[in-house]
Amino acid sequence: MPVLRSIRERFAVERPLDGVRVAACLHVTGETANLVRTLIAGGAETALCAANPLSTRDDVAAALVERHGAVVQARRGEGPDAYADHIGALVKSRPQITLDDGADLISTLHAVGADAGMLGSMEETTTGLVRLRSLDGLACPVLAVNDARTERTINDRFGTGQSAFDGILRATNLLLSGRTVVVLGYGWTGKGIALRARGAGAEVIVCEVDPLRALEARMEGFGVMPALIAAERGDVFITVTGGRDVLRAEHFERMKDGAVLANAGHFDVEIDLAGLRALAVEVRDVLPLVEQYDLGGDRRLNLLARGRVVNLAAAEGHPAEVMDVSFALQALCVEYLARSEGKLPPGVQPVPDAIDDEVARLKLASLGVHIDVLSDEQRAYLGIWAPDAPVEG
Ligand SMILES: NC(=O)c1ccc[n+]([C@@H]2O[C@H](COP(=O)([O-])OP(=O)(O)OC[C@H]3O[C@@H](n4cnc5c(N)ncnc54)[C@H](O)[C@@H]3O)[C@@H](O)[C@H]2O)c1
Repeated sequence: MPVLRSIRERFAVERPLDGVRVAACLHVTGETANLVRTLIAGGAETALCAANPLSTRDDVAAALVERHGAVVQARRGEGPDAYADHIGALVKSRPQITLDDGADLISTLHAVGADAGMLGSMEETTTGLVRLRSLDGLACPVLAVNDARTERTINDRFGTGQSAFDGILRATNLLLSGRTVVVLGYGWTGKGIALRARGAGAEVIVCEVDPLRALEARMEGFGVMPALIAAERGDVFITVTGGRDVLRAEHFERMKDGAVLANAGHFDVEIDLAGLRALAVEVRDVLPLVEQYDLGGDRRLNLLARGRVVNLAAAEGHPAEVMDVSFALQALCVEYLARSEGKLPPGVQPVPDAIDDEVARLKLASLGVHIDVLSDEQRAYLGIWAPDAPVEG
């Protein structure tokens, strides 16, 4: 994770987080450990609990405590009571800055009025931001890291674009070339999936409800049509809308024998599982992550990972390089909140462009890629304000 490492090296010298209490409710994995080490290098007192008990790596948790001095409240497979206790322990540590994956920590702080006086918080999921935007009277700023440009580009488009196929191919060992892949939802994530499918030699069909996104897909050269028509043509269907029942009985009834159904959206509601079960005369496991629904009349549909998010349920989620960029963004956001001295307004707000730009610059440097810079004349011509640029009379 070279981008995060470069930030850690700077933090160790500048110590921008000296004495700041930071609490994080994230996946307790090796990648998160690198983020925690970076915050500690910057001088933060850091406590961590697990946003998902199934992703917790106990060896990583132990190493963070023993070698790096973090407080870690997490155990793989812990139940809801232990989770509540662990969140409670982080709340008691009176954090000044929090990081969340699903908004549980900041929501609990808000419920007891402890968000007042905090320097701020950060949320890395769409679902968490939906929760926070509907909270009344949030008393501290919350940076929407989920919506940052670097996150959308690297995590959603390139990370999920690749890892969704990693899950599909591990589960099925299909040859994509020559097949028809139907992508339902052409948002940040769907765009990456469509791009990768085309790169693998598949014919790609996009189904959308947003006219501009549908137009964008058409102008990219993808087939665009209603899901009812695509249902008859597709070999592989991938839902990635954030909505529910995107594929349902009327679609299953039209699909070809052998069609594969996968979901890359957050929740396992995008494929109507109850509707699929109701149509089936028999359901059998044909591979460890493939359930075959026999609809009778020589038609069988193959559901991957029980409709759960396929890149996590059938593969290992994003590559570490993707998390490197995501956590670099979060480390710089913690620094921004620490340096803000509590002067930011409360409520959900975007990550400043300067942070996105800095993360992109560091990632380019880690790749050994150099780019041009505007001359003073070009900058003045374009009217971009910069502190050091000469002001034209
Ligand atoms: N698997 C992962 O690693 C991963 C990563 C990022 C996001 N996600 C999840 O993927 C989902 C989509 O995220 P996004 O950031 O791309 O969202 P987005 O809002 O950018 O895009 C979703 C698109 O789906 C379209 N849509 C909604 N309902 C539809 C329907 N019934 N039929 C066809 N199109 C429909 C919307 O018009 C929109 O263009 C969310 O659940 C998100 O949490 C998963």
